[in-house]
Amino acid sequence: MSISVKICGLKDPAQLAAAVDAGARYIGFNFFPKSPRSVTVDQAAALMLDVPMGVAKVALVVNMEDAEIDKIVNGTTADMIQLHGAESPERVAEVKARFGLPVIKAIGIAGPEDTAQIDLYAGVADQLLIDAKAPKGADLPGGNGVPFDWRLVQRKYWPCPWMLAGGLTPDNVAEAIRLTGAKQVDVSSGVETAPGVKDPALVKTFIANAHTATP
Ligand SMILES: O=C(O)c1ccccc1N[C@@H]1O[C@H](COP(=O)(O)O)[C@@H](O)[C@H]1O
Repeated sequence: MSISVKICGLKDPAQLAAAVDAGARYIGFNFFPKSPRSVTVDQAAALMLDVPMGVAKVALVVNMEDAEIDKIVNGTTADMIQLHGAESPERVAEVKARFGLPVIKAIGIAGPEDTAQIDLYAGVADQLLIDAKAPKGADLPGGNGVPFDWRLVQRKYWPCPWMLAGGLTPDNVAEAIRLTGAKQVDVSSGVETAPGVKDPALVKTFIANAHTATP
């Protein structure tokens, strides 16, 4: 079975087409206003029209209140919600129940002490996104292009699907998959030429390298 790839933070139709044509399984739309990859509800709704069936449209939000999530869920055709802030397991369960969409919970890892967090969410989220913890002082809680020590999640089992993220690039994705056993990977800045500007060639190479990697 080939590795599933999520390309996150797409902002224009050409970037989106490049990701879809190259075989992305998930497309992430970023609703964190401070991010250089952020889109409005209307922009995301228009972009989502170009996403074919079988490719999941993921709405990325950070510590967002229900009223704002409601605007995204009702104003777009998002299939999944990615919680990328400090949402508690209880909040994950609440978002799932309230909006009726599967939830991906991002968990930041810097050292061995952080891996216990993964178990806390594994029973409540539909999927986990295991990412590098944001560096101290970073403006963004994700999308910083920083990897973590992949050995911390090497060959681990959790009772729900998970994606590996954080500093992945076309050059390191195969090694990350081989080392961790990840069946799904997620990338944002590693396929960009500048913050928020996806490069179709890098997107294509990233996906091709992930698809041919062996977990
Ligand atoms: O990409 C962003 O701007 C972002 C902002 C706020 C929360 C999460 C964000 N991105 C997520 O982080 C992963 C890893 O990013 P990177 O590959 O290290 O740049 C990305 O795929 C998004 O899911």
